[in-house]
Amino acid sequence: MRTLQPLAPTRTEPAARTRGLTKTYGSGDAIVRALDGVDVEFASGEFTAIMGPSGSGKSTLMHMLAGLDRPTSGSVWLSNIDISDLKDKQVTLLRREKVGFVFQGFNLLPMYTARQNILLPFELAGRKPDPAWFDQLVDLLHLGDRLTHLPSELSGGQQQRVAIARALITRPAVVFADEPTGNLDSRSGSQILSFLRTSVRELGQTVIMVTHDAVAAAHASRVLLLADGRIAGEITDPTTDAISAGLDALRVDEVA
Ligand SMILES: Nc1ncnc2c1ncn2[C@@H]1O[C@H](COP(=O)(O)OP(=O)(O)OP(=O)(O)O)[C@@H](O)[C@H]1O
Repeated sequence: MRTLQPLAPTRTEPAARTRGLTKTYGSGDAIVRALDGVDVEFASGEFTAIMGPSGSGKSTLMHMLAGLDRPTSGSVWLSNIDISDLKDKQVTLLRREKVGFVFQGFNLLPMYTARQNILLPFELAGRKPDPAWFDQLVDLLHLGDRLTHLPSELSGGQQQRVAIARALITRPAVVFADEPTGNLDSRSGSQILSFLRTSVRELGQTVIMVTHDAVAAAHASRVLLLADGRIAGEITDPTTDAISAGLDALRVDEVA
C-alpha cells in the first residue's frame, strides 16, 4: 500500500468563489433568472454537494464556476483568478489546468484505452504526466489490471473510476462532478462516492458535485441548497435525513 501524498496542504484561499453571480436567459417577458446574485465560497479541500429542485440553477452555477459559460453580471474566481473578464481562449487554458470533470455519462474516448483516457489531459496540454502520481491514482482507484482495456470492455463503475483518475491526474484546483452516480447501480455508485470522498480527505482535492440524490449528497461535507437561482440554505456534515428535510422545506416554500 502506497502512502498517499496530499495535493497541496498549505492552500488556504478558496478554490472557487462568486460575488453577485447572475445569469439570465432570454429577454423581456420571457427572461429567466437562472442565477440571481449568488455569493458563495468553496474552500480548498472541501467536498460540496449542490442540490435543489429542477430548474433551481444547479447546472448553471456549475457551468459558471467551471468557466463553461459567462455570467450576465457578477464575478467568478477560480483558484483566486477572476475568470469573468478573461478571453475565451484564456478561460479554456485555465480550465485545462485548474478543473477536472466527472460526468454522469463517463465521457471517455471510446477508441482510447483506460490508460490513454486517464492521460488525455496531458496529451491535450502537450505536457508530461508525473508517473508516481499516475501510479498512485491507479492504485487508489483499483485500475491496475484494466489499463489496456477500452471503455466498451469496462463496467460502468470501472469507466467512472477511469473518469475520476482523468479528472485528478492534473491535480486540478477543483473537480466538478455532475450526477456522477446517475448511471450506476447503488453498489458501484457508493464506491464512486467513496473514491471522491477519499480524494478530498486523503489527497486534499476540492470536489463540487451536483446531484438529485440525497444519499449521494450525504457523502459530501457540505450541501448547498439552491432555489430559484439563489442560495436557499446550507447543511454541514449532512445526513440523508437532514438533506431530505431541507429539500422538503424548499418544496413547501415553493407551494406556499
Ligand atoms: N440555455 C438556456 N436557455 C434558456 N433557459 C435556460 C438555459 N439553460 C438553463 N435555462 C433555465 O435556467 C433555469 C436554471 O436551469 P438549470 O439547468 O441551471 O437548473 P438545474 O437546477 O440544473 O435543473 P435540473 O435539476 O432539472 O437539471 C431553468 O429555468 C432553465 O430552464
